[in-house]
Amino acid sequence: MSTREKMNIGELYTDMGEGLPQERRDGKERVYDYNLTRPSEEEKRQRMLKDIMGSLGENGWVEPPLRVAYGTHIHIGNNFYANFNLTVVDDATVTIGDNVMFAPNVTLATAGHPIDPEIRITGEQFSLPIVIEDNVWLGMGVMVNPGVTIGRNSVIGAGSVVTKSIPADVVAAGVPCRVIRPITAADRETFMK
Ligand SMILES: CC(=O)SCCNC(=O)CCNC(=O)[C@H](O)C(C)(C)COP(=O)(O)OP(=O)(O)OC[C@H]1O[C@@H](n2cnc3c(N)ncnc32)[C@H](O)[C@@H]1OP(=O)(O)O
Repeated sequence: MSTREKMNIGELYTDMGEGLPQERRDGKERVYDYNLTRPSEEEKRQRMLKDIMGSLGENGWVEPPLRVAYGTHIHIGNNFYANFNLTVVDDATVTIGDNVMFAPNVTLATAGHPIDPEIRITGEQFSLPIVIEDNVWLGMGVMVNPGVTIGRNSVIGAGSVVTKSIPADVVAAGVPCRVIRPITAADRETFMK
């Protein structure tokens, strides 16, 4: 099995072969340039973002600064907005749907290191994909662990550490993140009186 295959299924691997160091360096070079753009260079940033991400739909907007491990392993749908300081450790694939919104200081990390110290010091790591489904909003400072899926329409409260997958259509928050309540018609009525 190739390292690239192992990177998406939680098997141990080292990331020093198969062109991975160069891919990481290229990604970081692109992000370095992105983060040096002036606020007024909106169109330039749109073009640069398409080069940074593995794929990006229409109307993607990411406030600098942005940090990525590769960038190329991130796939984003239409109408994506991320506020300042988005960090994505995209060793495994990160898939973000349509109409997703991130507040400042969101971190998505697909990579982990073994708990056992003897295995950990060998430098081997594991990674699992992260999926953020359509219409999700992550509040400020949310951290998403490897292997997590956040279901369609759900809202994750500020400061949450999401260690397990969250279903669709709920508000969830806390450390560790737990479902607080479903999203209901009452949430619409609050603003549609
Ligand atoms: C692009 C951008 O997004 S920029 C804007 C950045 N803004 C943010 O990040 C704001 C994020 N908003 C939140 O975290 C909000 O608290 C929301 C959306 C989760 C609130 O949802 P609501 O359903 O209105 O929750 P409400 O305020 O009624 O609280 C319900 C319960 O959850 C708790 N709760 C709410 N938010 C959190 C949180 N982030 N962490 C832990 N507990 C929380 C409340 O304390 C309350 O508990 P209680 O019933 O024991 O009193």
